Amino acid sequence: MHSRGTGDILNIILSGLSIVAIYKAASGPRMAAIAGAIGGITAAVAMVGFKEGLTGADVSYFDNDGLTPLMHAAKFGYADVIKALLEAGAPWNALSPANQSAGDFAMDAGHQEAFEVLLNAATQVELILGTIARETKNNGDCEGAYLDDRSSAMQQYSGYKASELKECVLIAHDLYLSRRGGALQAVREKYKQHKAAMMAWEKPLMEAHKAVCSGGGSILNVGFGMGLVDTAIQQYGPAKHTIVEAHPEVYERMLRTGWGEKDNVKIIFGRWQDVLSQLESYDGIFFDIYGEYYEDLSEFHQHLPKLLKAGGIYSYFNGLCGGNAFFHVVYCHLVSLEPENLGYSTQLIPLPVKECLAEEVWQGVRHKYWQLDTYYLPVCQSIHDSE
Ligand SMILES: C[S@@+](CC[C@H](N)C(=O)[O-])C[C@H]1O[C@@H](n2cnc3c(N)ncnc32)[C@H](O)[C@@H]1O
Repeated sequence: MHSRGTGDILNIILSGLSIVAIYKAASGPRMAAIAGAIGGITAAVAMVGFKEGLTGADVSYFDNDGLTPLMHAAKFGYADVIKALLEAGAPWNALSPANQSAGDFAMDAGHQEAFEVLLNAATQVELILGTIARETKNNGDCEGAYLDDRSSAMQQYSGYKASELKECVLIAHDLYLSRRGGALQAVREKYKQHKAAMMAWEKPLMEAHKAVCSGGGSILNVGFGMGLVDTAIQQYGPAKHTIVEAHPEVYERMLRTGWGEKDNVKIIFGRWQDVLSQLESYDGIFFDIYGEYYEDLSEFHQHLPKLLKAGGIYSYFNGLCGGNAFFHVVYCHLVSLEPENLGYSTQLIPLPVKECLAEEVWQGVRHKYWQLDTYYLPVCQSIHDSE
């Protein structure tokens, strides 16, 4: 099995100044908001206030330009002030009118320390929210209170654009329900919309995940969808190709289009969580069950040590929070923490997607879920294999 060594791309992306360079490559020319050096005076006043221990200030105050003290501090790279504001409860994920968070401002201006403080704070908050979500789910209330808790927790932290975050959660949750058999028409519509968009721009991305086949052997794909990644996997002629799919209509389409008759293909119909006992261990694994929700990934990652053979390669659809560059970085970081704790390193291979993302791609699609110019394809391997 070949590997790229421990100085992997994730480290390049998530530490050192290169985060700024890569982010810039990802986000392209930014809107005029950055030109707001004018905001410096407001920022300076806020900074002095904080440094002098001003009490009673509203840390989530939005000024006339729609910027918070945290955003101003991030723009100027005042890492200590950022820490103080965060400790005082300033929301890390508030958005400016141009949809930039404090982290975006820090990245744009190349303030590494400020960026890292924000990244760490955001990761902590999201880890806590993830734990709350899992606890609620484990307590059996996964259809009502879970969603309410999650979105109110998000609102508490974000204040702004909470409706968008809630929509993100709703879409994922509806799909979750549909997987569990409560197939609502609305859910199907959303899935259709997602499929339409996927055809237009995700195809080359999906196909690129065939990287999981590079070691040969037996391959597992969770989530057939349009069959893009499975078609690409078949081109490698794997010894064994197992596909787990939960949606009855998708399963029926698989059978109709001959997937059940391929010699090296084994289809397992059901939710991956319910069919774990039928799974073996594999040389390559790809996971994509509509990845807008990191708890799904997180849950799957717990099973990697059993499912992935020594020397195996694992990848997943890395689509979390693709509507905002800093949020995406936060989630790239968050998602890779769990495999890391289990002994896997993750490299993120940058793939340009700008060319595929013309405006017409989004026509008729309610939720423009990807706004970045680069997609980061994750390649996870055991740390022992990559040394
Ligand atoms: C976004 S699509 C996958 C797209 C696919 N990677 C491709 O190349 O076309 C997600 C698929 O995962 C399936 N799915 C959702 N939840 C699942 C679960 N818990 N277990 C197995 N499959 C699931 C959905 O029915 C859907 O077919």
